[in-house]
Amino acid sequence: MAIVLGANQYGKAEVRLVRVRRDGPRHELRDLTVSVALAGDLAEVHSSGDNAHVLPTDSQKNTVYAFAREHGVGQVEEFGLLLARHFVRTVPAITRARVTLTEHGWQRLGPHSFQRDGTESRVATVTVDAAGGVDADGDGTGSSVESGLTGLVLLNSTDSEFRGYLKDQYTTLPETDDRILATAVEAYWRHGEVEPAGGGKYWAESYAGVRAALVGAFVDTYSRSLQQTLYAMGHRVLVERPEITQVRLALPNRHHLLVDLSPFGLDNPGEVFVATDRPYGLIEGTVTREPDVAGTAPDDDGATTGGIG
Ligand SMILES: O=c1[nH]c(=O)c2[nH]c(=O)[nH]c2[nH]1
Repeated sequence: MAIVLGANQYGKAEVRLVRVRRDGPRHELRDLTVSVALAGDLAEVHSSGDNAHVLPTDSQKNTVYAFAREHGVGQVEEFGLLLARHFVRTVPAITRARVTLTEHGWQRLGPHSFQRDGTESRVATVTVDAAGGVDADGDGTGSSVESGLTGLVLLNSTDSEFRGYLKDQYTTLPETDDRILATAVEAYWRHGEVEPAGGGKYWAESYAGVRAALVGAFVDTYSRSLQQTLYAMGHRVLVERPEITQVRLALPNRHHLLVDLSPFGLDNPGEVFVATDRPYGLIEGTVTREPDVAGTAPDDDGATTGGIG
């Protein structure tokens, strides 16, 4: 019985493309995951290993980025047609190209600030310790409420730099005075009281207020590092929300790397990025109120940096 190769295709899957249009101070952001699958006369590469008909998947990926710069992204259907037609027209062995595109939605927060759609969760951890009493009025020692949120994905398409850092013999990272800053905020904060006046209204208003402070500080801060942005976010919460005693933040640095398009004769003035998911920098810190020292006035607002925990 003869053994034959059946249906086959190949291509680069999940090319993470972020395209920023910077025509003026108001940036436009597009975020796509693009997969390419090519099929045609590909018997030889499978049977003998002859690669003559194979356009490398790496070239396919480069085409996605170069086309994003040259033609813009347009509607996903348009960008898909542009790419698929290109591969069928220019690669002799290829008779079918399938391009699958997923667009990730972002809401505008400001001229160059955005929030990713539909990834956010509100969380709470409540601890009641018998030593403090378990009844409504027993909110003494041992009981605590920690409110929080996860998956709040924020992005500034400018007003972020990273330079002046320590360099050793293993440092290759180029300094930048204009980069994308993006993170998925994980934040947890503690309340001064477990049984606040207002009940449900208190929890709802406090949550909305803390969230607004976190987002506002991210949007407003000209960032020299994600560490600086983290502190600004925690600091804003403690300044604006007197009911909160401490904020713990974990901010993954969702790196967006500028694609080098010079091999294709294209410039890239901060417009076409590859969004990488790992590895990533993880910046963590707690911002807390300094314990009051009897007889001394609090400083500007009582906020200071705390330990990681
Ligand atoms: O904001 C940043 N903080 C870092 O500590 C760091 N390290 C790095 O490689 N990139 C960045 N960005």
